[in-house]
Amino acid sequence: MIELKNIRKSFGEKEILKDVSLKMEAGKTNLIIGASGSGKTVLMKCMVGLMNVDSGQVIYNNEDFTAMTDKEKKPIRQEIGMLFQGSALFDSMTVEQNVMFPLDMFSNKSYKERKKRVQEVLDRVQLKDANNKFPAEISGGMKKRVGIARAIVLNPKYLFVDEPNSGLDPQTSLVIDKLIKDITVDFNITTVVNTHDMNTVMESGDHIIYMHQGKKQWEGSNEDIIFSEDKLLNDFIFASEFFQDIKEMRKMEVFRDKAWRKKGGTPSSNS
Ligand SMILES: Nc1ncnc2c1ncn2[C@@H]1O[C@H](COP(=O)(O)OP(=O)(O)OP(=O)(O)O)[C@@H](O)[C@H]1O
Repeated sequence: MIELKNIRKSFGEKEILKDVSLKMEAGKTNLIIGASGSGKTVLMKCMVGLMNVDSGQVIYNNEDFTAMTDKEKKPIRQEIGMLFQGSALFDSMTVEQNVMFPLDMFSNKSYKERKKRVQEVLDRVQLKDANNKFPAEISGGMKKRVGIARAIVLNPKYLFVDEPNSGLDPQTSLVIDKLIKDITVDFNITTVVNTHDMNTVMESGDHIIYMHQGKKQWEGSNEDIIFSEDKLLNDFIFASEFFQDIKEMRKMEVFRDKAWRKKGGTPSSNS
């Protein structure tokens, strides 16, 4: 679990994070959403230690990360997997070499063991026949898979993903969202995703944090979001008529599912 307590961060006179407190649980896909400039990336960078907070605590499994020295932070850093925008693969390395890189850096495994582990994660992200290809030779969706494979190769407890769907078509975005969600559940990872994608919010958001001007404005699940009365959140998510319609449809689905459950039925099989 990751817990943030009263996080504040300013750049000069400008306060970017204003007393943010929240909890993110293992096995859940935790989404951070909000308008451009609301502080999502700064929040994520403070969580992984790429930026220092001015005050407050970032706590990993009851250990105060913010109070640690760089040396003390190292074991937690090794439990963190990250996937940044654009996948950030090394262009001069093959897919296999890219995925093996964290193992080369941080593990004492033999070459044979490292190769076996690389194959395991490439299989997990369903990337076939791509081991010897270079990033320039594969599609955007495949690059994301490589990035995910590399992020999980050290068996992380925590996974941070910044805008997983940037540059992907809607169909590939859904596949990548599902992959991130499945991996989160399968390996009981605490996953934090920064996203603008409303499909991701509706499909993958076990726990959604809505940031507004540096504050945590709202949090809840993708089911809660459709019943929320928070005006700022509603204006942000359901601004268009299209999303208003989706909200009403989702509400009806939830009511129908609840009615089925009451009767002892299985909602999905009756839809
Ligand atoms: N290193 C920095 N120095 C000064 N200001 C910064 C720095 N990093 C971020 N900011 C400012 O902090 C604010 C929040 O930025 P942040 O990148 O967290 O927004 P965001 O919600 O992630 O936006 P987007 O969705 O566009 O990525 C912005 O006003 C930005 O200019």
